[in-house]
Amino acid sequence: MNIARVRELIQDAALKGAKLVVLPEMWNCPYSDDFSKFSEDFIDEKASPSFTMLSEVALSQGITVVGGSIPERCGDKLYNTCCIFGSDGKLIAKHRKLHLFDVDIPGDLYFKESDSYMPGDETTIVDTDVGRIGIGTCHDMCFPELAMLYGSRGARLICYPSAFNMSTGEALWELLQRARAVDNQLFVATCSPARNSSGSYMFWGHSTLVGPFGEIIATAGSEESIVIAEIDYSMIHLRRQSLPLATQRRDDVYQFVDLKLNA
Ligand SMILES: NC(=O)CCC(=O)C(=O)O
Repeated sequence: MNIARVRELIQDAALKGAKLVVLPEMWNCPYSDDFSKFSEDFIDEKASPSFTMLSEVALSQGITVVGGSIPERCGDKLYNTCCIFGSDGKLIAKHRKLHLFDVDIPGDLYFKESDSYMPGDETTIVDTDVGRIGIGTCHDMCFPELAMLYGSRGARLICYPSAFNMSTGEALWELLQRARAVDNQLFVATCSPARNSSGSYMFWGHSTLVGPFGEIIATAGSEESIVIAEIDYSMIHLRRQSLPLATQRRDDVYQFVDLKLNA
């Protein structure tokens, strides 16, 4: 059901002119602790309806697809995995979520993604028809090191398929995107599932595109929608010229120790 609907939405976005489409985290299943029921083994095409649909629609529409994330089954392990397809329908890369979302806010939200998933152990940067893109999945956005690494390797856009919630969404969602964009003077695009009224994990929504000065270029509300926006990469050059953070950086004085904030 979701798969057919998502295919339609991607086709619709392409018809409206999109050259790159980004989907939300875990779009083919509920965000609960029963991910394995919806998992796909990408090696077996017949057992991978979500994976196959993404590849087909990227090819038929001639667009790049950052395919949100789906539960990937690999042997007896599960990963929260984002597949990126080129306009030829071929898989360019897959990003296994690095930082799993384990949260315990007493009386509010408890969720332990690490009960279901293994973390990935590779960063993901891809060259596409629409430029060099760094990939992170949702909670990966909380870690500035990852975004900084992508920026230093020439990414001009970071895409974070996500599924923030009502507890952290209001305080952190927009702030994190704008911070990652400003820190690295590049574009950040996020995509979230629309707000759901059932289920214990309620989505925040508000898919957004942020520019290299932290400006919100386009954003959705909490309801289902397609956000179409243009990315003008020349803005990166302009911002970096006006405010040359890269040359002002003082790597000679920063020294990191193994900081355990919660020790
Ligand atoms: N699915 C997630 O990774 C949610 C991340 C989140 O809400 C956060 O605050 O971080």
